[in-house]
Amino acid sequence: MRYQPEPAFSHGQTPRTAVLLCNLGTPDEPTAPALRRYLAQFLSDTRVVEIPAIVWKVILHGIILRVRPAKSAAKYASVWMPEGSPLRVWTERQAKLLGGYLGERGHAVAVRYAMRYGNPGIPQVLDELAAQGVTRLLILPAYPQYSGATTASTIDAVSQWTTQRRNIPELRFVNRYHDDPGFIAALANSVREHWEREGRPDKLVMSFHGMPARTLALGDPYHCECLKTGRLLAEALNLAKEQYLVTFQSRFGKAKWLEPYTEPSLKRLAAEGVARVDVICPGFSADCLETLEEINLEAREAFLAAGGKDFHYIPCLNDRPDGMRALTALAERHLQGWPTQVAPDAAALQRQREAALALGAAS
Ligand SMILES: C=CC1=C(C)c2cc3[nH]c(cc4nc(cc5[nH]c(cc1n2)c(C)c5CCC(=O)O)C(CCC(=O)O)=C4C)c(C)c3C=C
Ligand SMILES: [Fe+2]
Ligand SMILES: [Fe+2]
Repeated sequence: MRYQPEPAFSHGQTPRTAVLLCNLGTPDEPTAPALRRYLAQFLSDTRVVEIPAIVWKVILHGIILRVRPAKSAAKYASVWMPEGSPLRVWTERQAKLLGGYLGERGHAVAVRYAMRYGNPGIPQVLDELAAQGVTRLLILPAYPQYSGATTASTIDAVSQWTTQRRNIPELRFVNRYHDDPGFIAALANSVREHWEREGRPDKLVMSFHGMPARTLALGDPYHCECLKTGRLLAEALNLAKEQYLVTFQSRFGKAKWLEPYTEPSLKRLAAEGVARVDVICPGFSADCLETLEEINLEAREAFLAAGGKDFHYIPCLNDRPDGMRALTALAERHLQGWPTQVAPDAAALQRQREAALALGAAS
């Protein structure tokens, strides 16, 4: 049973400070109509697809939204949890735990989660927080590495919301935590625990979500931050260069994406006689379609079909206590200077004062 901390709000007051954990979003159901709604919103974001709008509109509505929803729905159905889409289940649980851990450390903050695409949407949750009287807001995108498609798009959504408001809360953003020591240590712990149970692989593959290759030349720091996470994780595990490999998955469309690609790399490793690979996805804070289906089902099958003998998937940090404590410390650092510390309990102070007076009277 996991430790379950509870938020400790001061004297039943609504906190004036909130942390909003923002993740990518996911369909409401594993069905073609729900996928069509979700993909239409996701793939209309000009941060995600950076090609001329008129051309893209034709391709998106003429081809992609006719074909992809049914195919993607079947994939989602294969990993759907009883409580819903894995990404939403984990993100919701992380927000709850983050509220508890911050409360335990004496911070009176409301913690909520929101999705960039789908539900609950960022504007909706921001409206609710503002209606509750929140005046200071820390936006924590659930992406360790910064990219234009993810982190910047989250910032866009929040900024867009502020244009509709007169009285804007104070805002802070966490742009990245790809090299945060607590984050790296939690990843390393999860690998070590796996190896203690299952023995070690011939190769540890660290698979990150891909991006179009041109975004690197355009100055997106994503590629460098993925490589740094990979290097730091390898250092924490004392791995030599030939013991691990950083790859990029989830290529979308015909253009060149960041290389090496995950699945072809796994096939090549199998062909070269690498018997066992362990795959971890340190670019995802929670398990989702891209890890559970694309890696743990599809990539596994590809590796084994190419002659590999043993494939292990090491889950994302999800609700691991070490990962949650790292996220808590990260939020705490970004909350500094805001008056979030719970005020001393007035009734308890009065009791102490009376006890002190009674002692004084007795002496
Ligand atoms: C972790 C960082 C992510 C980056 C960077 C990213 C870039 C990116 N993604 C697409 C297209 C798709 N991604 C899809 C799913 C998906 N992507 C991420 C994260 C990043 N994407 C997550 C966490 C997920 C899973 C969501 C879930 O519900 O579990 C999908 C949808 C699934 C499908 O139909 O296959 C698409 C499409 C692009 C084009 C892009 C960069 C330009
Ligand atoms: Fe994606
Ligand atoms: Fe995918």
